[in-house]
Amino acid sequence: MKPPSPLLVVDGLRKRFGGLAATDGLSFEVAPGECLALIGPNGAGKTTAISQLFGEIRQDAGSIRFNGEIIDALPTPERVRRGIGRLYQIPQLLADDCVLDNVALAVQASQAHSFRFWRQARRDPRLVAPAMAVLDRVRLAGRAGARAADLSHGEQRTLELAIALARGSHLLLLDEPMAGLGPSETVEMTEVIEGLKRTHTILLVEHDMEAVFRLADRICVLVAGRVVASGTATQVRSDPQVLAAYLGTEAP
Ligand SMILES: Nc1ncnc2c1ncn2[C@@H]1O[C@H](COP(=O)(O)OP(=O)(O)OP(=O)(O)O)[C@@H](O)[C@H]1O
Repeated sequence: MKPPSPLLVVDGLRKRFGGLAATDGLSFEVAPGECLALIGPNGAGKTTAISQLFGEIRQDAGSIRFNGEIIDALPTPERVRRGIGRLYQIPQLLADDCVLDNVALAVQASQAHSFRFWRQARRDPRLVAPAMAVLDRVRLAGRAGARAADLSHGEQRTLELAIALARGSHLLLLDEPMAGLGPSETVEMTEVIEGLKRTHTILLVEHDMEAVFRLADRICVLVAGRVVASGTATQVRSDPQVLAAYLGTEAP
C-alpha cells in the first residue's frame, strides 16, 4: 500500500541571526497522524524551526509545504486558519477569564457563523458543547469554571493545548510542553498528548527524553540547525553521532 502523503514537508529551511545560522538547511517530513520529535542541544535551532513553521520568523531560504500547499508567504493567522496550532514555552491565555471561556472563544474563532457579542454568546450551547468536549479530552473539564490565572502551571499548559484543539488545529507544534512541570504533571501531560496521537499530527520539541521516547513515532536530532540523525527511538539511541552530539556516551 502506498504510504500517505506527508502533511508537512520542510525543505532546506535557513535562518541567520547576524553571523549565526539558527536553522541551516533543515529538512524533514511529518506524516498525517505521526508524532515527530525534534531533539537537540540548546541552541540547535528547534524553537526557531517552530517559529518558522508558525510564520513568526520568516526563513531566509527553503520552503514549508503543509497539506500539499506551500505556505511560505502566509502570515500566522492564515496558518492557524489552515490548521496549524502552536504551544509556547510560556502559556498565552486570557488570564482573568475562566477555563471554559478561554476554550469557547477559540471554538467561536474556528466557527463559520459569528456571534455579535462575545459576552452574551459565551454561554451559547454551540460554543459550550464543543468547548466542554475538548476540555474533557485533555482532562480539564473539572476545572471549567476556574479562572485561567488560578490554574497550576501544568493546567495552564493543558488549557493552551485545549485552545489549539478548539481552534481546529490538526498539526500541533508543541514547544517544550513539559518545561517547568513537576514529575506528576509531566506524566499527566504525556498521557494527554498520547491521547491526541493519530487524530492529530504532532511536532514535539522536548528535552524530557522519557516523554520523547514514549510519545514520538520518529525522532529527528538537530545540531547547529540541521538534522544529523533521524529514526525510531531505538535507532536514534544507538546512533554514534547522536551519542556524541547530544545524549552523551552514558545514554542507553
Ligand atoms: N531572535 C534572535 N536573535 C538572535 N539570535 C537568536 C534569536 N533567536 C534565536 N537565536 C539564536 O539562534 C540559535 C538557535 O536558537 P533556538 O532557540 O532556535 O534553539 P533551541 O534549539 O530551541 O534551543 P533550546 O533548546 O535552548 O530552547 C541560538 O544560538 C540562539 O541564541
